[in-house]
Amino acid sequence: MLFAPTPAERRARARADLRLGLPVAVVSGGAAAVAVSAETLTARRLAELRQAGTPVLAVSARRAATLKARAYDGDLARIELPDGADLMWVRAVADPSADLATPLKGPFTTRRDEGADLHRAALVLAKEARLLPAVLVLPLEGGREAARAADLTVLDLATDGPDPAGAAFADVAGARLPMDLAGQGRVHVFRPDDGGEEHYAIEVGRPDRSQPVLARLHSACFTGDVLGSLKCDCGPQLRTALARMGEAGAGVLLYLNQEGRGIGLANKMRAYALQDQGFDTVEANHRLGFEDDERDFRIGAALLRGLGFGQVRLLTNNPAKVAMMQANGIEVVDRVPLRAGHTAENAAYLATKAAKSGHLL
Ligand SMILES: Nc1nc2c(ncn2[C@@H]2O[C@H](COP(=O)(O)OP(=O)(O)OP(=O)(O)O)[C@@H](O)[C@H]2O)c(=O)[nH]1
Ligand SMILES: [Zn+2]
Repeated sequence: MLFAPTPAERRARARADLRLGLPVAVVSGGAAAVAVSAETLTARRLAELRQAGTPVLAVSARRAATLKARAYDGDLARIELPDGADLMWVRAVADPSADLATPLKGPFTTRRDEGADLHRAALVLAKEARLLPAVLVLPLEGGREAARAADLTVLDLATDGPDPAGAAFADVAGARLPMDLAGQGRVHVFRPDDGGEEHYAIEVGRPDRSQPVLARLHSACFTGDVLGSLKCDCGPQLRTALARMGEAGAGVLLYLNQEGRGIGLANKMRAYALQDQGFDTVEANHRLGFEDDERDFRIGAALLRGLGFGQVRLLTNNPAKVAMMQANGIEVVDRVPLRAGHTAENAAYLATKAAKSGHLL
């Protein structure tokens, strides 16, 4: 049909809908359900869901483990809403950062019958929208037609899943930039074709594409890069990388908008609230329902390729990054350690990353 959105465009719409608190319809064969993010749920939507049937709260297996709820569906659990469960109950189950203020109301009963595919798809979408991985799901009487009549975005699992090849990026704008630490450079803004985040590449000097280039894949850290947080080493790593490239006369720094290892700033602040309660960086992610690292490293490789780089000397302490670049077509001829900004405040954080995430100190 003329003007019909593509699958990637439908997913982008669905992410925006979830962030607004709008229900999204998810269909697969003859099965259909509406999904609403627990985080953006309003009392009105909850009342509508209850009026239309009996929703369940789908959470990731990570969150279920903290809640001591049995995850019969492997990577997720479908929690039944008890009678009288209100907005506060849903929020408290979804968001652990206020656990101390609102003690959890277990025990939880979880569904063990077949059929968690629609729930799983809705949780993936919530993560893509940088929302907490917790979604209210209600079977939709009337299926696709009812969803269209209510003007809901419809995602069909047969056609509208995440693109296995990842997004394609266009270099939409670039300009010269003189920099304090790196000298003359050029900033490029890359825009994906799937409505996701834009990412930036900073070319330092005039790197020779036929030689391995000094490269850094830096993941956005608002608190470290901008505010000078002492909780992590991101800010000093960013500045040290730029300075090294300036000294070398050439380099490429990718500034990837994958804040908080891909969970977004709001969720990272929830993780920080948990860290203030004594949980380490990995435990905090798990309690929120996320994996240790939710970043998509294919993006960095795609941008390097787009800029014409095939071989890099990668500034990193993370062996997983090296492996992901190699797996995605970028040859890492050398890993260049990037040790900067170790302080008393971040010593425990860095030790946890070394012990649990394989980072080299
Ligand atoms: N979720 C979460 N993200 C964090 C935390 N501290 C820093 N980050 C994010 O972690 C990302 C940087 O990842 P790091 O683990 O420091 O390092 P790396 O990129 O894996 O490896 P290097 O190349 O050695 O820097 C940035 O996106 C930060 O915003 C935290 O406690 N929780
Ligand atoms: Zn940081």
